[in-house]
Amino acid sequence: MLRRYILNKTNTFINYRYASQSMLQSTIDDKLGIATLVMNKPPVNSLNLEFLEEIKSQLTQFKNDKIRGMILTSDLQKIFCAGLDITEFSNPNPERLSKICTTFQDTWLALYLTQFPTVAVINGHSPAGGCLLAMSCDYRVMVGPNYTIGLNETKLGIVAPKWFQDCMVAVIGQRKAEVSLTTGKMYTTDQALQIGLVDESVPDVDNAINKGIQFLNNFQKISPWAYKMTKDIRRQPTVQWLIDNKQKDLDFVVKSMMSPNVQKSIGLYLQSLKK
Ligand SMILES: CCCCCCCCCCCC/C=C/CC(=O)SCCNC(=O)CCNC(=O)[C@H](O)C(C)(C)COP(=O)(O)OP(=O)(O)OC[C@H]1O[C@@H](n2cnc3c(N)ncnc32)[C@H](O)[C@@H]1OP(=O)(O)O
Repeated sequence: MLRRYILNKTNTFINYRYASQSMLQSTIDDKLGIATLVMNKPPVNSLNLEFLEEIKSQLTQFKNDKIRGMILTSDLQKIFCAGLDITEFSNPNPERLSKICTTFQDTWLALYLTQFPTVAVINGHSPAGGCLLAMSCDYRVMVGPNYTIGLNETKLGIVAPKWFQDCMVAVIGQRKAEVSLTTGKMYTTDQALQIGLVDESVPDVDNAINKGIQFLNNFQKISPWAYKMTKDIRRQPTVQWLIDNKQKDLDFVVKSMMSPNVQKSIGLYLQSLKK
């Protein structure tokens, strides 16, 4: 639905390529060199192992396609992405849990370090891992006023890994990130704009896509090499810790997820969602 809208609305996607895996749709406008990656995993685009693998593989494909920019958005009503699939946290199989963790680490690295500029068009709620996806893009346009975004992990009784936290610090700064993270605060669109968690707020998705394309057009006269080098220098401190500590990070997540206290919190949180 959203893909069709993008094609009609911009009227620029004359020569486009379209690929659809079940949970992800991608469109490339060959003229503009802009790809659109649309998440479509009802009901809430929760990130399980298979979905993460699809996202990672599509990002690799875009690298080979040598696109000039990418818009990440959702085809679901009211939800950008609900974060990691919480059902995977409940009584997890340690092997699968490790695989999810590693795949999530790799997907994040791929998204955070893309060689092309990226825009998150946040057209719905975006808690936790959904917020991380958005923060990993170069620019965020959020539809308002009724949606929320933030890293709410403490509300689930879990801890956002260091790289989630560092990513937030890079976007909104140390002090605001510390308060946001410890309180697990979810921000409305207007509040998110006020603290700099998103760059623009617009009333509808049509405007959001247009703003995203406008942002990407800024790079028409920027050397891709200069862009990528600059981004790498800026983002290197955030990624280096994860590159150096992947196993330690994995061990921490698996160990804490398996603890009875965390399992109790996850169980209660899941019950509250069902209600
Ligand atoms: C197992 C892997 C872990 C290891 C990975 C390692 C990676 C690094 C380490 C990570 C450590 C911990 C980090 C975690 C980050 C996360 O992302 S945790 C996920 C946090 N997400 C949330 O808290 C979102 C909770 N959901 C909501 O707030 C709301 O559902 C919503 C605002 C998104 C949507 O609201 P609404 O439109 O009213 O829909 P609902 O009726 O609430 O939901 C519909 C349906 O979806 C189910 N659901 C919602 N969210 C999730 C989710 N994240 N995962 C799985 N399922 C979800 C919800 O229960 C409903 O189900 P039913 O229809 O009742 O069956």
